[in-house]
Amino acid sequence: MEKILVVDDDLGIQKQLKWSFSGYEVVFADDRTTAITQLRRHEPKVITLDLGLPPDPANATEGLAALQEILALSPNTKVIVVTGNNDKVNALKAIELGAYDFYQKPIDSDTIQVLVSRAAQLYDLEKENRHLSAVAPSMDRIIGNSEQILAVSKKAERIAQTDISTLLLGESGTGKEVFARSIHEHSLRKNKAFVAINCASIPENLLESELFGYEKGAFTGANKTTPGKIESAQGGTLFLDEIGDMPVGLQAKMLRFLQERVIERVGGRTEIPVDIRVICATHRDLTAMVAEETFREDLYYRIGEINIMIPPLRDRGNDVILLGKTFLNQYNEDFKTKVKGFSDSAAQAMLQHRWPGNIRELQNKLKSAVIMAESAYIQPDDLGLQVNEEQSAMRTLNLREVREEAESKAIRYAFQVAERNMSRTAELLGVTRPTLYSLIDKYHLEDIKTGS
Ligand SMILES: Nc1ncnc2c1ncn2[C@@H]1O[C@H](COP(=O)(O)OP(=O)(O)OP(=O)(O)O)[C@@H](O)[C@H]1O
Repeated sequence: MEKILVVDDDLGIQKQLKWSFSGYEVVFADDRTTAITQLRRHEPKVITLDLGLPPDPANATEGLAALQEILALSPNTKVIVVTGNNDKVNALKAIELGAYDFYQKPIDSDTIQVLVSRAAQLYDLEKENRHLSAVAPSMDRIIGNSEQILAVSKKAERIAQTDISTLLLGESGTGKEVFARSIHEHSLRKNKAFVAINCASIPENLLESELFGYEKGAFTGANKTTPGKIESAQGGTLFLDEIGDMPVGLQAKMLRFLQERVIERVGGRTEIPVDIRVICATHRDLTAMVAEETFREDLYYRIGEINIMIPPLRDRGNDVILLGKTFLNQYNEDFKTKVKGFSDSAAQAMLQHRWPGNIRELQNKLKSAVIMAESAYIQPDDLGLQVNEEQSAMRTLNLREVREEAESKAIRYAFQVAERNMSRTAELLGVTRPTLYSLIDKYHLEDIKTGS
């Protein structure tokens, strides 16, 4: 249950507020020192603070001092100050000091309930935003905090500063283009163009002129000289998506461009020097294609001086929930809907699903779920998914393994829901913090241990 701290020395008001906030766990403090102790112990989202506190209940000095101390310790807490009737001056002073809102006595239960629930919602929203922007702060487009995604982000970040030609591998929809853009944005070429071309979506006979450009009169319909995508990426980055679909005939011309860093337009005779970083991507198995001779071996080595394997979504643990929440917020805005989140069983189903279409599939399922959802929380049905209670048990050998797997999963899930707050994770799981820490050790949950 969410906690609220009521700081007031009037027992009558304490009772009234406890009754008003029946949906919350209400903790009390009757002076500044106790307020700070309670704040440290319970970390409430919202505090109601009477400005008239002992030893000087007739003035607001002690209350304002308490407000400052609270905000210095916990700047994100929403503090609603409660002032005497007509004490607007101190109410405004409190707002200036950072209070979320003020409320004048006598207290009306309905109004203060609305104030508190709005403050709690705002707290949650702000927390989510902070969390999202804290995740992978360097490769900021890439949402995810699983060990797997952090490892590839780190690799991508390291190579971003170099001009090494990079091959991004991974299933469809895993975010290869997102990675390519991130690498560009973290490179010295970031102020120049990022030009993407999908080799699979352009008919073979057009791909050459699309890439290399053409001279006037090179073929019927070539009415004026037109530079290609390569030239338009001059100084910047060229992203060749689905490079595995490049026709063999064109591969030789690509190789020359990559080796000599010059191009010739179709129908042209002049060599045009180009200074470009090249990033390629494919979901195909290029080594197998090399063996079958449908992809040139020399080109394979030229485009992949370094290979980065983007992991499929099913191997990214709780990232699916994190990504899901991000897209949910975005779709709520796009479709003017008010879906609040995922039911426990929907989250469970998302963690179990194999996601063959990866993040693109997640986006599609969520889009329709947001539109179709009948309750505030998305259910497995809305996503077209089912929870398989036996799934984890079936995959394991014995009871001990089942228990360990279930416990590790529950810990990771609670950690995600608790937004990486250990006290809250322990609270959600109904164990003490020391027990939680020993479980984390026992199951080697290194990512949680390091807070990533
Ligand atoms: N880590 C991520 N964080 C946020 N959004 C992501 C992430 N990865 C992918 N996306 C989003 O998922 C969708 C698919 O990503 P993208 O097009 O980069 O995949 P891809 O691997 O290049 O797919 P394909 O191989 O089919 O071209 C895009 O809308 C992208 O914005």
